Amino acid sequence: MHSLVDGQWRRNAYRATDESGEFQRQETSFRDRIEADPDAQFPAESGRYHLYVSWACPWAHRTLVTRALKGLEDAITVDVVDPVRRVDGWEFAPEKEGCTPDTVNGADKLREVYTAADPEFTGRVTVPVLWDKERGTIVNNESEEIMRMLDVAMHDVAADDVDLYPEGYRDEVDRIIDEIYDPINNGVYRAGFASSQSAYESAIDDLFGALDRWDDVLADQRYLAGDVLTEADVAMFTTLIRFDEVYHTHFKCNVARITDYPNLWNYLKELYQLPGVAETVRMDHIKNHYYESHRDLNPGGKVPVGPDPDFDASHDRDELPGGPPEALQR
Ligand SMILES: N[C@@H](CCC(=O)N[C@@H](CS)C(=O)NCC(=O)O)C(=O)O
Repeated sequence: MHSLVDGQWRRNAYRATDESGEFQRQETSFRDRIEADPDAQFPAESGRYHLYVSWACPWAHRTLVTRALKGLEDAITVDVVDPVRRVDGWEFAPEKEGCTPDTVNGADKLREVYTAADPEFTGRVTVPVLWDKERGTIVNNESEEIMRMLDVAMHDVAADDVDLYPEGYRDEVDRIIDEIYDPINNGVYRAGFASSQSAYESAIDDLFGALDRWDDVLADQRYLAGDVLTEADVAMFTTLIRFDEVYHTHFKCNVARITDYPNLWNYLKELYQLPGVAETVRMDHIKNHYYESHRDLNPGGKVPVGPDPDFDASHDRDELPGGPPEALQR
């Protein structure tokens, strides 16, 4: 895999799998925080922060869904990279549909944003990136932490009163985000990038075991943490929405589709139909990214035409107690 080493771009700088063929995701590196306190190093302010994302990336997608649900579109600007990642890593391709230039730093490649923050940076150049326009640096590039900052620290600058980390549910939300990461969110990658049969099968067992369990839970519970919508649902959503179109085929997660699970499928449609969420789902970028970037898995780069699930079809979730926050009931 390609990455920066002491500020220099190195191709094939590291292996993504260990000796047993298990996929190992490397830690992210910028871990500062926006805080609600006006005296903080990174205080919550409208217009000050910027997100670099790919529509394709499930981790970046978490930050876009949170931004949409909370009505942070005017407070936080966004630039979008080319969905196809090549030997130079993420690049800007403003001429492509759905992409933008780098409107903040004028970079051609996302790695220039990393070296602008730290000229000696060593590590992966990943999306999402949360950039502070005032200090001219990266605040954080870990999606779970960015999602939490947008949700909690930026709450007072958000247009909609939507709390995705409500008091009384916080431990449960943290527990679930943690619990679904390994088998589900990262599980699809563990299956797709496994370089041995045993590593692949172990990822598949974990993945479908967890999906079976959550399908049962969602039979009589509206959302993952109970009757309220939380960050845990955002974390689950960005994996489920890619599942049938990409992971099922490209990562060989083909024991079942999400549309085969009655409760997960209806739950997914409900989340997709919440105000602002569908606009964050660019399936063209999602499919082009995976099928064209990972040429080791898909040498011809052909993008499958199907199965095109109907995320707008009606769902049955209103039969269960609870529901979205009032600000989203429109
Ligand atoms: N832990 C990070 C992971 C982000 C991540 O791995 N993003 C992928 C895209 S889906 C990426 O940018 N990969 C580029 C690379 O690894 O070189 C997060 O959740 O923010």
